[in-house]
Amino acid sequence: MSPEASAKGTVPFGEYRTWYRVTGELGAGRPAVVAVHGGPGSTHDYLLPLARLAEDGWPVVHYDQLGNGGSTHLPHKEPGFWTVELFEAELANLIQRLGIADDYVLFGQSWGGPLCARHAMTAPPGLRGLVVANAPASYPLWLEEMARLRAALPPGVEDTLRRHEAAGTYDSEEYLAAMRVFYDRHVCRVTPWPRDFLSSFMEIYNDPTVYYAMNGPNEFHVIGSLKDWSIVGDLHRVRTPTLLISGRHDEATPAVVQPYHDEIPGARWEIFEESSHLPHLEEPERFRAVLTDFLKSL
Ligand SMILES: N=C(O)[C@@H]1CCCN1
Repeated sequence: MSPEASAKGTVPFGEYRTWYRVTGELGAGRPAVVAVHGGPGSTHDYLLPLARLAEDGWPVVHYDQLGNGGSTHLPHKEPGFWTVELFEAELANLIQRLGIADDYVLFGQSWGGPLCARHAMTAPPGLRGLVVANAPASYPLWLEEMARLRAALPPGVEDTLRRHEAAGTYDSEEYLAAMRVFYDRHVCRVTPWPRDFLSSFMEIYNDPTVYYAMNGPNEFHVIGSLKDWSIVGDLHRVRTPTLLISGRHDEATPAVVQPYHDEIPGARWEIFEESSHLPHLEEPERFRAVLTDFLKSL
């Protein structure tokens, strides 16, 4: 079980609200670790195990990005409303509003990885460290790797996926069953799925506004506004001590993560051999040791 929150609430973000929770005590000596979830359009729930860092003195901030979870939902917004810049502004706003701008670390998982990298490129003086976990740097490269992983699925699965994608029948039982084959291999190898992951998974589809607008119906069929987006070639601007994390069986394959290692000076990369997209849930003890070791090095 993750430790109880020491505070919960929302901060104003323009006319909207961003929901957050804090575990531990902000400003008590160690930098706050801000957990930035993926999707976009997911929620903080599947990252809740990071709250245990507070037991070792690092306060942890979780938040739900605009459009889902405890933050303002906007199901009637045009797809073009949901932009990278919007979520960059929301993250900067949260950091300022919580009073942690002088001393914080970012932990960005999946989509949260490039979002945090973009934040780090602005060289905020209080950013002490950056963790980019299971993250794309280029969506075109992501899609190349998705094609390769799909082709390696058991016989018939890829054909089923293609047939329903051509028909747009993403909610058919047959498509969902084929999708689950991919997810059990490359998203979460723990079965049954941990409760925290299931919570975020269900939240995505309870309000798929953001996920569908920017990503698409699932992890491997990315047809949303991010499908051509890339920060490859800009990552050299990250000058923050950086830890890269990915799983050997991760949908964020080594090829997907490689640009971060190539471009961010001194970036350290840990690959979790028994994990896919969620090492913090698939190898929790090793994950905690690797992350704590990095935080202590800052
Ligand atoms: N869940 C996520 O954030 C991933 C990133 C690339 C496709 N979806």
